[in-house]
Amino acid sequence: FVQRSDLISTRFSSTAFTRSSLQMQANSPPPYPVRIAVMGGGNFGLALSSISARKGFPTTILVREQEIADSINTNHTHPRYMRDVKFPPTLRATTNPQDCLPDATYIVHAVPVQYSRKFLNSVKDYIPPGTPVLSGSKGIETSSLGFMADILKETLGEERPYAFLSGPSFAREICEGVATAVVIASEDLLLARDLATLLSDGNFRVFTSRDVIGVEIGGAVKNVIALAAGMCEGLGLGTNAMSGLVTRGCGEMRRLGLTLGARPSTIAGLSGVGDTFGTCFGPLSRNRQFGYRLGKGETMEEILASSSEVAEGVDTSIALVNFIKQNCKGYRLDLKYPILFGVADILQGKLTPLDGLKGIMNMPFLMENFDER
Ligand SMILES: NC(=O)C1=CN([C@@H]2O[C@H](COP(=O)(O)OP(=O)(O)OC[C@H]3O[C@@H](n4cnc5c(N)ncnc54)[C@H](O)[C@@H]3O)[C@@H](O)[C@H]2O)C=CC1
Ligand SMILES: O=C(CO)COP(=O)(O)O
Repeated sequence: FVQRSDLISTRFSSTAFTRSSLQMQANSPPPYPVRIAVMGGGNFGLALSSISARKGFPTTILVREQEIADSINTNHTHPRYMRDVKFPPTLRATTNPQDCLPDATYIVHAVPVQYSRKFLNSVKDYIPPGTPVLSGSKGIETSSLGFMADILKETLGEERPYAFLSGPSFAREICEGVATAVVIASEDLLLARDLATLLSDGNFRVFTSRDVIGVEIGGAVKNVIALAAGMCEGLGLGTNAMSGLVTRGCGEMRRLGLTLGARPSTIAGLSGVGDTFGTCFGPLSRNRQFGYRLGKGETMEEILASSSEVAEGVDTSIALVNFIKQNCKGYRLDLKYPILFGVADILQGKLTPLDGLKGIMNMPFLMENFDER
């Protein structure tokens, strides 16, 4: 049995290493045995497990109900999510963490952010030290104001290698094999590259990055902008309003990102502006749909009561405003982040979507470029 780390050091220490050899390696299967375990049996866990199962890696998804595990194992369908999608027959499902976590080469995490800490504490004893974890969840925990990187380190340990996948990647399109491009960020670039090699195929392209905070900020903020975009649509506003809103929303993402040390190219990239476009303009977004219903006049309670899927932006919006107040210095932060603060006020019932729009249109006049003095 060859260890992943041994192979990595041999592969990447070679002085004869060239771009074309990297290209060759990027398309070959990894030269060590791989087993993937996916935690989180929602839409995105299903999508990520489909990618690795269709590449031929033994993949097991950990779900919470036996009925769901049975349906995936026997019919290759999920009884509630994407019911018309047939998952690869090689994808296995289990409700028992002991069946899939201890011997996994890589573990993928796709549990919604607000449930992640409790879930991770319940399975941490099954996860050996050193097993890398790739997270696909996007948002900020309301109780701690932490991103997934913080939650993972606090529950599964600081020393473990972590990576973060983000970008415009609707679960349904991934399952249908429609072309998708994402980024995987990790402080350990070799891990990001290994995961990119592992998951990429003709329809799923993974770019790599070291900018974990940049990728996580994009994933959290874009869902809040999508709520605003949905409201804009629900209020019956036009293309001018939508384009202005999304552009200014990306400006707020950039301002926050730069304050926290993110790279501008990450904010402009797949996990930032790219995912914002996908979520604000794509018909599949739950966050956009949630905002649309608010814009049409439904209440939070009505929408939550009739939703079976998670719109991460709702909790993240409140967390984000508290996070900004805690981490950003300055006077009148609400004027620096009017869309992010406005959405949080609407979700908390302090403003209607129409009031929020009026508030933004009547703001004091500002320069467009906040990095210009
Ligand atoms: N669905 C998508 O297209 C994409 C989702 N994501 C992210 O992936 C993460 C997971 O989202 P989805 O799979 O879409 O969610 P989902 O709404 O499809 O499924 C919810 C999941 O949460 C689990 N869950 C509910 N209550 C729980 C609890 N108390 N404890 C533990 N688990 C619980 C359910 O079993 C299910 O696995 C989110 O952070 C989302 O932003 C990222 C990219 C695309
Ligand atoms: O993150 C996503 C696509 O990249 C999914 O967005 P929604 O959670 O709004 O559906």
